[in-house]
Amino acid sequence: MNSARTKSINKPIVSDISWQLLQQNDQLLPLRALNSHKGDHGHVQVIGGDHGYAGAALMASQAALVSGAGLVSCATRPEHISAYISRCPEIMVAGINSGLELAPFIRGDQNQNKVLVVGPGLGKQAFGQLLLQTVLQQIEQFEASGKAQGVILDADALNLLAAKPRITGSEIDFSNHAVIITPHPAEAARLLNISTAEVQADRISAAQTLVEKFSCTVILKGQYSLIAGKNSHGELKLYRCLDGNPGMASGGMGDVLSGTVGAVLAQFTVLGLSPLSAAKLACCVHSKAADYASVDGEAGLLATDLLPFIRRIIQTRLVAEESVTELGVEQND
Ligand SMILES: NC(=O)C1=CN([C@@H]2O[C@H](COP(=O)(O)OP(=O)(O)OC[C@H]3O[C@@H](n4cnc5c(N)ncnc54)[C@H](O)[C@@H]3O)[C@@H](O)[C@H]2O)[C@@H](O)CC1
Ligand SMILES: Nc1ncnc2c1ncn2[C@@H]1O[C@H](COP(=O)(O)OP(=O)(O)O)[C@@H](O)[C@H]1O
Repeated sequence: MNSARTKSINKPIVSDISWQLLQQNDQLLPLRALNSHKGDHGHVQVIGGDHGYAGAALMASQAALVSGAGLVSCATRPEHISAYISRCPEIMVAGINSGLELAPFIRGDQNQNKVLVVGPGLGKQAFGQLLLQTVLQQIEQFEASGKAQGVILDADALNLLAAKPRITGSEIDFSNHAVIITPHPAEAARLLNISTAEVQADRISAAQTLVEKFSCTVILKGQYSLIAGKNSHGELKLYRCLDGNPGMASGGMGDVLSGTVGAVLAQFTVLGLSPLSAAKLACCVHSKAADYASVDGEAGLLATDLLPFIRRIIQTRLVAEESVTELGVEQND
């Protein structure tokens, strides 16, 4: 009797969630105050895009914009600036080649509610290493001055962290910050020093271990992405996102997710909502947008195809299936 009881207490409860459920529970982005201005909706700063991976940081920046961030800036290789601006002039692009050049970019105006999205296309070379090191040092400085920094760590930021856990020379401690990591199974495996097969064999335990190891919120990507993290009472919570489809197995999908997570975290922080809630909403919106974007077929779905759908479904206003049909998404024939 007792052991059965203990077992049931220890077994993690995973709650199934979906965009539709969040919408029904009024957990999408709230409508804006009529007198709101861009400073009320957060500033997302994307850091990445080494040679060969320019698109990753661009897609993350575009996703942050359509997900409602008040301002989006991007620090990337100087060679990418004109391409970024011609594709999306709303992004404030800074050309940087080193950690030294990055430092003033992320320091900037401390009064803005900033979230850093670090990793899309960052690469694993010296460029990426120095940029990540600068970001982590900034987090340490913020902590010393009693401030919390919002950060999304994705892609190569995670690979670098796995390879060099003491990249700043001291232990990484995210417990006083709002950090969300977004590993795919191979990145999770590197962070946990196990194989990708082991992660996939017990995704719940992998997500849980990542939460404990890095004191952060985790989105473990893949079919039925898992969202894991501590709620405001310090209790571990696990959610499984039921949205999404195999069309999402194409390059750049994770980069779009990281931008959406950054924008939602920035806006939720202003509202006093937790990183865990931000991760849930961003993950479901991203996957549901992919479902809408793939009604004509999964193969050939592009990461940027999600952008207009993310924008349409992220806010509280009820977007009933019929109104999406009116927008020409669903076809009856
Ligand atoms: N257009 C661009 O600029 C793009 C840049 N990208 C960047 O490329 C860099 C390298 O990222 P990658 O993710 O390609 O490299 P990784 O080496 O981290 O991961 C690729 C491998 O991970 C494994 N994997 C991924 N998802 C899996 C799943 N759900 N189940 C099991 N195994 C899985 C697969 O073996 C896959 O070949 C990152 O900085 C990323 O941001 C990519 O996002 C692709 C698009
Ligand atoms: N079969 C699938 N079903 C549902 N979602 C998927 C599937 N395959 C990939 N995804 C989603 O697509 C995204 C892929 O991210 P990632 O692997 O980081 O891609 P990239 O590195 O190319 O940007 C994640 O959000 C993941 O959950």
